[in-house]
Amino acid sequence: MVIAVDRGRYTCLFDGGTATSRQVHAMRARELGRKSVVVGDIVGVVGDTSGAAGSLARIVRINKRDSVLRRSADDTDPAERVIVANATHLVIVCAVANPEPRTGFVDRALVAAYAGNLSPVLCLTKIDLADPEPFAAPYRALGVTVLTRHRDEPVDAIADYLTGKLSVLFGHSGVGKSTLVNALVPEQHRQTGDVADLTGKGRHTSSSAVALALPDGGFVIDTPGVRSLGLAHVEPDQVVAAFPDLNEGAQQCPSGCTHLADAGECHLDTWVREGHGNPVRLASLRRLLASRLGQSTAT
Ligand SMILES: Nc1nc2c(ncn2[C@@H]2O[C@H](COP(=O)(O)OP(=O)(O)OP(=O)(O)O)[C@@H](O)[C@H]2O)c(=O)[nH]1
Ligand SMILES: [Zn+2]
Repeated sequence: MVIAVDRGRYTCLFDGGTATSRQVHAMRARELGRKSVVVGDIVGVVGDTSGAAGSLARIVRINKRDSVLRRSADDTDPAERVIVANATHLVIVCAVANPEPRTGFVDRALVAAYAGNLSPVLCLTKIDLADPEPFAAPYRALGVTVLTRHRDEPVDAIADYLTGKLSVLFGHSGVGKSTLVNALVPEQHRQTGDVADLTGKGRHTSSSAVALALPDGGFVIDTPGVRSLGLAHVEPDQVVAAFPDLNEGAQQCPSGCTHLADAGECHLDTWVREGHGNPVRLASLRRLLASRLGQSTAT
């Protein structure tokens, strides 16, 4: 498994969790063409796989991916980039205050998770500053798992939940993501190859992800520098599908309905007016859909 990518060099974990576990440094073989290799990829490697200092193997094959977390640079840029492969969960990290949590951010991340076949989890941090429940409840009602975090309390519940999974942490700057990573992956467990440590100082500014092994199995993948998830590559239907509370209403729209406020015959207006859906959710859905069309970037 590729656990770190740094300027064309890949750190691959061999025989993870076994006595012969080691990190192998590799480059991409030319025959891979333009296919990108990302953290989480399961790859076939040839050449010097000893992992000895100075050794360099070659990645010759990328296994089929079970999930892909993708982003485009912004909502209207069709060029997409895979950030992480094969992650099972997307942990959307938000502070309950300082900075204020925003539904637009969470809704956008939910779309990216569903579109990429990851299970979303909402992790609300800084719960000493405010009650997480008002923000959490609507998401829990949608079936999203909600975890809460206070930096001065044991991280056990979150660690238990993440053990054995391959989770991507995603959140804005200042929400306490580093604090969480440090609690989940104590220094002595940290083996990240060439990629600089994540403790703050010395962390380089590249936006590449890095997978950190959890003490009891599984990985958390930190995404330093990845602050937004452009959705240009996500089809409108997939955006709507990420709003299960509205999706049923959208089935009754005329075919080709854009579901935007000015769409005229969008059934979602009726759906919400009749009490089947929440107007706040509809507004959020419309912001995302409009943003994809370059009409707004307010999320
Ligand atoms: N009140 C409170 N503050 C916290 C908590 N967790 C983290 N903080 C503070 O929030 C600030 C940001 O924490 P970081 O862990 O650096 O946040 P980050 O999301 O990694 O931010 P970047 O490093 O910019 O990506 C720091 O001053 C932390 O001390 C918490 O549970 N409660
Ligand atoms: Zn519609």
